[in-house]
Amino acid sequence: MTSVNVELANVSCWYGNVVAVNDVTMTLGPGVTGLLGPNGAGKTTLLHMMAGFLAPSRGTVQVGGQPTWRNPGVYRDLGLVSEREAAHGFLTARQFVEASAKLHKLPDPRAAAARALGLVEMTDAQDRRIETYSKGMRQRTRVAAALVHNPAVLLLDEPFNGMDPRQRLHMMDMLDELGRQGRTILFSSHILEEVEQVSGTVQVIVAGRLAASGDFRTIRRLMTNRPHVFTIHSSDDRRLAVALMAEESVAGVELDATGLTVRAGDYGTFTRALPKIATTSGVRVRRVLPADESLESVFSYLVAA
Ligand SMILES: Nc1ncnc2c1ncn2[C@@H]1O[C@H](COP(=O)(O)OP(=O)(O)OP(=O)(O)O)[C@@H](O)[C@H]1O
Repeated sequence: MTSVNVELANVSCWYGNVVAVNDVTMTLGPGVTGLLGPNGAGKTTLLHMMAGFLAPSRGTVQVGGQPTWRNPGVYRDLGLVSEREAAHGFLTARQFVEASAKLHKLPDPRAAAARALGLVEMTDAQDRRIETYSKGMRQRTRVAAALVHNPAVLLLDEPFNGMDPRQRLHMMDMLDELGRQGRTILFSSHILEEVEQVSGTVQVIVAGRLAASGDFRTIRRLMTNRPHVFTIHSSDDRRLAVALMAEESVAGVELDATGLTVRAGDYGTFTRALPKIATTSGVRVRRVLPADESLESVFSYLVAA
């Protein structure tokens, strides 16, 4: 498959007073890229601009060197799986995907649908009605509809939403395989672990801005090498507090009725040091809870960095 890049140059998009995307520049190439960001970060807006549904307010969005806005020629290279489920339950997967093939005016809709359904491993179930499918099968059917014209670029908005772990794994393998075939695959997610398991490259978007990008390990490092707050329960909180004060990676210790709160300057160093300190001071640690682990707080740290 000929590879096709998606290129965004200084792209902004606003709705009235709301700035949804703010000066984003990125290039996506073949393979799987994860677009990670909290709800409302601007992921859907970005995907819709890439797919040509929405004009950028500023900047350019190009697929294969061509602008996507008002340029139907480019849509041959593009497939979009939107966030919300929309397929008539009374149709079979085959009918649904064939309808998509006809919309694309493909010369042989039947053959194209069969090929796309094969790609997502839905051949066996293709003649059953969609309403009888599991969430994962429905999602794969929608992916088949988006792939029916064999595009080099596939965009998926929160494709793992509502799936159970097994369905998720199946979908992840599938995206991986599609990426290996030379397609440029971009999927959005607000869950760090989803992105970790699938993608080679991660683009982190927060409040409309590109906050970080790189391979997953780089992003993980950025997220863990930041100050962390832990709540610790132990057999002797006071004694542990005293011992922790001497530890270099500890920035602050607070003792109250609910237990011990520790501010650590560095996640890795602290979590490695804690068991040793506890053992040396003869204290048994019962529980260590991250006090500030919401994804939003991690993201806001990344933006501030
Ligand atoms: N049609 C619209 N009119 C006004 N504001 C909008 C519109 N669509 C999106 N927004 C706002 O733009 C910002 C980005 O929204 P967007 O849907 O792109 O984010 P997202 O990262 O996809 O979030 P989610 O995962 O919740 O869909 C949000 O503040 C949202 O409220």
